[in-house]
Amino acid sequence: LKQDKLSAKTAPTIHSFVPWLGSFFEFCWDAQGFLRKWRFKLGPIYRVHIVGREFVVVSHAEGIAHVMRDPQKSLTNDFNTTILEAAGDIIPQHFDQVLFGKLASLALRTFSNRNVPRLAPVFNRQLLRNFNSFSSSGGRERVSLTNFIGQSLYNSVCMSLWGPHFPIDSFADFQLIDSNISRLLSPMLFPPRKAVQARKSLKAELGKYLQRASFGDKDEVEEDVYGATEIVEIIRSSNLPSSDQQGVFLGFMFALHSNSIRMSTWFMTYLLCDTSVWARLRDEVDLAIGTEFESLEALLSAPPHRIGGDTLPLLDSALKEALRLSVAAVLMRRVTQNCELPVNDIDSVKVTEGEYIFANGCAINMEDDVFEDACSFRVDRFLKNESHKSAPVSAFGGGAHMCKGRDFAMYEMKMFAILCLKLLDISIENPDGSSAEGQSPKADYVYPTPVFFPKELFVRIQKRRDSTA
Ligand code: HEM
Repeated sequence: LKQDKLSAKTAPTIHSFVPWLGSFFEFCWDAQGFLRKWRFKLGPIYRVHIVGREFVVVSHAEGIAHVMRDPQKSLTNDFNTTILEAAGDIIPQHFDQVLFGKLASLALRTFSNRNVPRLAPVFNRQLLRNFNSFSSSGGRERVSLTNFIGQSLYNSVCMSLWGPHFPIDSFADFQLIDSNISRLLSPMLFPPRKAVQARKSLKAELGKYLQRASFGDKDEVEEDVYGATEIVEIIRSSNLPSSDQQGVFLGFMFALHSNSIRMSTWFMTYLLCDTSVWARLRDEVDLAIGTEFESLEALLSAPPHRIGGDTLPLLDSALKEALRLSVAAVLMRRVTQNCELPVNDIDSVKVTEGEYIFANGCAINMEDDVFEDACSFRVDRFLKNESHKSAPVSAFGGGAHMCKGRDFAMYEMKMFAILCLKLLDISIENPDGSSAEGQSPKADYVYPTPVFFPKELFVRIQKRRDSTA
C-alpha cells in the first residue's frame, strides 16, 4: 500500500510573526477554536510553532491511531518525561528512564482493577472525612471547586497509597506546581517564584517521608494502608542522589494527581451546572443503593467492575461524556527518525527528526459530523448506544504508553461523584458570586497537557438535607 502512495508532501505551516512564542497566545486564548480553525484552513496535518517548539498537529482518526501505534518505531514519548522533569525539578541528564519505566509498569499493576479493592477502604474513608470537613460550615463558606476536589482526592489517594506518615497537608504546594506547570516547563519566561518555592518545600517533605517510611511495622499502621509500598521502595533503593529521588517521587505524584484532579473537576462541573442531570444521577444512585447494593457501605466495598455500566448506567455514560469533552490533545510525541504520517489511504506527509507531534483529540471528540451536537454535554449519549461515526479519542491515550493509572482514575472519579450525589448538597457559583447553574463549563489557560484546565468556579457544600444516609 505504501508503494502506491503518492510521494510524501510537507505539511503546511501556520506562520506567526511573534518570535519564539509563535502562536502561543492565540492557542491559549481559545485552544479548541484555534485547532478547529487551522484544521479547516490547512487540513488534517499542519505545523505550528509554540514556545520555541515546532509541533505537527494531527487531527484525523487514522493519523491519531497511527501516532498511537507508531508502527515504524520512529516516535518517542519523551515530552511526557519533560513534564515530569519540570514538575520534579530533575535535571534532564539525571532523568533515569529505566527507573521511570519500572515505576510505570509497577503503576499498571498497583492501579489495576484487581488491586483497587486494596486501596479502596482507606481511599473511601479519607474521602468521607474530607467531605465532613468541607461541609462543616453548612454551606455558609464558599470554596473553590478545584480545591474541594483536589484536596479531597489528593488526601485520599495519598493516604491509601503512602500511609499515614505521608504529609498530606502538602496539597497547596502541589497545586501551585500543577497550576504553574507550563511556566515551570519554560523557565526562560519569568520563573514562577511561588511555584519554585512550593516545589522545593514539597521535595523536602517527600525527602523526609522517604527517609522515615517504614513499611514492615504492622503495629504502627493499619494493614490496609500503604497500597504502593513497592513504588516507594524502588525510588529509595535507586542509586540516585536524594534530590533526584525526591524529584522522581514528585514527578510520579504529578502523573498520579494532576490529570485525575482536573478531569474530576470537569466531570463535577458538568453535573453541578445542570440541575436536571444532577437530579437524574442522584435518583440513580439512591435507587442502586438498596437494590444493586445492600447499603452505601456495600457500594463502597464493591469491586470496581460493579460500579459502572450495569449498576449505574447513567453515571457511567456521564463520565464517558465528560471524558469525551475534556480531552485537550491526548498525545505528544517527538520524532526520532524521519518518517511519514498518513493523511488518507493515498497521501502522506513527511515529518522530520526532532519535530513534535501533537495528536488533536478535539478534532474527533468535538466535531458535529462525528458526534451529534458534539459540543454539548449529553448525559445519556453513551447510554442509548447511539451510533457515532467514530469512537471518541480516549483521554487515557493508547498504544504502548497508554495511561497506567486509568483503572484507578476511573474509580476515583466515579466514587467522588457517587459520594457527592449521595451525601451532599452543592451549589455552584462564578467568582463574582452569581450562580453558575445552566452554564457550560469553560476551559481556562491552556497548555498541551492531556486535560485542559477548567475555569475556576466556587461551591457551597452542605450535608444532604433530604437524606438519612
Ligand atoms: C483522569 C485521569 C488521568 C488521565 C486523563 C490520564 C491521561 C494520561 C495520558 C493521556 C497519558 C499519556 C499517554 C501517551 O502519551 O500515550 C498518561 C500516561 C501515564 N499516566 Fe495517566 N492519566 C490519568 C491518571 C493517572 C493516574 C491516577 C496515574 C497513576 C500513577 C497515571 C499514571 C500514568 C503513567 C505512569 C503514565 C506514563 C505511561 C507510559 O509512558 O508508559 N495516570 N496518562
